[in-house]
Amino acid sequence: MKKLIVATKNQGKVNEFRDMFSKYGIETYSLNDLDTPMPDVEETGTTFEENAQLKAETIADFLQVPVLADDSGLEVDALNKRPGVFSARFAGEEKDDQRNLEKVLDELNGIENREARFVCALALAIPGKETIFERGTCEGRIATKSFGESGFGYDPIFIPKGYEETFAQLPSEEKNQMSHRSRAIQQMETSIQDILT
Ligand SMILES: O=c1[nH]c(=O)c2ncn([C@@H]3O[C@H](COP(=O)(O)OP(=O)(O)OP(=O)(O)O)[C@@H](O)[C@H]3O)c2[nH]1
Ligand SMILES: [Mg+2]
Repeated sequence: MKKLIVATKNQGKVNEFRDMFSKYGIETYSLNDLDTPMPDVEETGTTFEENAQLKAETIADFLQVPVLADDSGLEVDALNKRPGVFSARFAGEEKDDQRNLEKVLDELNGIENREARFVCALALAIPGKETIFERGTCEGRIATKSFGESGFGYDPIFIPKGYEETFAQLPSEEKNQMSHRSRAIQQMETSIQDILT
């Protein structure tokens, strides 16, 4: 089986990458699976693409193999697209999913416009070549409270367009058919297959 390293420590993302790439005959390895300590990457970018590039290129330079990275987050229209690139650390540096989603619910308290979207930027860094970028989005709205147990991050408060349940209430296969991440991966598939053959 072909192998691909994804430069992430987020196990929620890893589970989704693993499911989606297995359909393409690709085995996924994350930073959590590697024995050698990897360089720490500070997410200093102002866009999802910049942060994905930093993560992918740092690890690809270090390992000298192709590396994929994902920088993603939630944009809430009534909050001027916040939390955006700060989604993981919205309520503090400790990256607490529960506190992050409570902060979004608090800030939206009493606000009618609950439109939001998930964004996923993927960067594929290939040593000696230009990095390749793809982006996927998923439109939806923020629920009035938390519903459901599956998924990760803001899934319990995000209702995708055309649905009445949150991502955390839907089976993971259903989320993976329409999510920002799956859309970005579909766009990236040919580039990944090219470098892995
Ligand atoms: O409900 C969610 N469903 C998703 O599908 C999803 N995708 C991203 N997010 C949120 O956005 C942050 C990304 O930040 P992020 O890209 O910096 O990742 P991270 O710091 O968690 O891991 P790493 O990949 O950087 O190692 C994450 O922590 C999550 O809070 C999601 N929430
Ligand atoms: Mg991060």
